[in-house]
Parts: sequence; structure tokens; C-alpha cells
Amino acid sequence: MSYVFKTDGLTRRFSGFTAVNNVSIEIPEGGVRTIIGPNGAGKTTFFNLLSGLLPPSEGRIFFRDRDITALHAYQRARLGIARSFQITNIFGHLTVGENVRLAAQAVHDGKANFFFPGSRMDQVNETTERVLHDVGLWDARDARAENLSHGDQRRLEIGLVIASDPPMLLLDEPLAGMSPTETHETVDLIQRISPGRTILLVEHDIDVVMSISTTITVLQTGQILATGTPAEIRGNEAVQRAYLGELV
Ligand SMILES: Nc1ncnc2c1ncn2[C@@H]1O[C@H](COP(=O)(O)OP(=O)(O)OP(=O)(O)O)[C@@H](O)[C@H]1O
Repeated sequence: MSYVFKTDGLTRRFSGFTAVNNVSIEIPEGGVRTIIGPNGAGKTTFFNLLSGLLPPSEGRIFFRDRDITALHAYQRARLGIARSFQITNIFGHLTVGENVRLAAQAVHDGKANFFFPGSRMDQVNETTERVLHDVGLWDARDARAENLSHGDQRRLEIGLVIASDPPMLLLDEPLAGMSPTETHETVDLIQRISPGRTILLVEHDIDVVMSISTTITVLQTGQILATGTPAEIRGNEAVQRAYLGELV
């Protein structure tokens, strides 16, 4: 099977505490894979290991057959592994359009590049426009980013991530703090940008998880408890005992 990510015995310890414990997983190309689990199960640590924010204590990580274990986060980003950073990436004093334009410009060399030929400028303009439409912020393009609602800032953040057209997106709790309307719009956005990409999500909203995921992986105390379709996970007794309880 072709996979985007494969981990082999991935382990991360913090001063003797094992947050991710010997996780071996293959994430196939395409679809939405959601990681769920109780608080402290190791979901964010697992994300940080995949995106290169944290080095593993043990184990290896492969991206499309390439061993990326030793690569830095920026090197992984250049391979097309994009991760959202929960608004911290947004420049509040710039407009929404300027934020997206900077992300579109930064695509090739990993840093903002203000000097390039006209043909590249056309590409940047095109990408900026497409992303603003994709994330539903075209009408807000001239607003300062800091004046957006929380939900719109989260959507802008997703826009910055997709500006580089990455094949692999890691979204850590993209719905956190959103109103029901914002949640609905953002779920819709994730579904619209998912064709042709692999999306890896950490999400707590179990209704959203069940409706949006192709496959769900359940982590518990740093280990994989189960992997399956939403229906399989819903019907899994071990998962119900450990986590879902009366939620489903
Ligand atoms: N930098 C760190 N130093 C020490 N312990 C850490 C560190 N990062 C995470 N941990 C611990 O590792 C465990 C897993 O944390 P992690 O944030 O990965 O869990 P999570 O499943 O994402 O939880 P939540 O759903 O609450 O966000 C927790 O017990 C946490 O306290």
C-alpha cells in the first residue's frame, strides 16, 4: 500500500515519562485521518514528532519511503508536510490578503522573498486569490488580521498552510474555541480542501470526528488502542471503555 507517513517504533519520553510509546503506524495517501484519545494520550506529541518540532527518543519516521527522522521541521515543510500553528503564524497588523500573499511568496525558499520576476508575481496573485476564496475570506481580504473573529483567524491560518499547496496537512484541533456556525464552516472548508491531499487531524469534537474522518486512530497512554473507520471505532468495545463512553 502506498503511504505518506510511516512510523516505526516511534517513542518520545519526557524525563522518564513516556508520552508516545512504540507507535508503528502507516497512514495511506489521501483522506482524512483523525487522531483521537483522552487528554494526555500523546496526540500533540505525536503530531510534533511527525512535523519535526520534537525529535523522537526512539524509532523512525518515513515520508513516502524517505527516512525523515533526522530532518528539521523546515526541511519537512519543504517536502510538503505542512502544519498549522494555531494562529501564532498570523501577522495581526497586516491585512488578510497580505498574510496570504506572504505565505504564497514564501513557498519556494522557505522564507519571504519580495524580489521576483513578473511571471512569478502572477502566480503569487493567482494563489493568493484562490486561497482567499477557498477559505471564504475573499470579502475580508482588506481587513487587518487582528480584527477577524476567532473562527476567521483559524480559517486564515488554514489558508496560510494551504498557500504552498502541500500534499500533507497536519491540523491540530482546528475547531478549538469555535462557535457552532464557525465549526460548521470550518468542517466544510476541511472537506473542500481534502481532495488530492492527505489530512491528519487532532480533534476533540466527536460528532465532527465521526462525520469528517476516513479513518480514526485512537491513542491511549501513548499507544495505539485501535484504528478503523468511524463505524468500526464507534462499535469498538475497548474504545468505548477507554474513551468514547456514553458519547456515542
Ligand atoms: N514538553 C513536555 N515536557 C514534559 N511532559 C510533556 C511535554 N509535552 C507533553 N508532555 C506530557 O506528555 C503527555 C502527553 O501530552 P500531549 O500534549 O501529547 O497529549 P494530548 O493527547 O495532545 O492531550 P490533550 O488532548 O490534553 O491536548 C502528557 O502527560 C503531557 O503532560
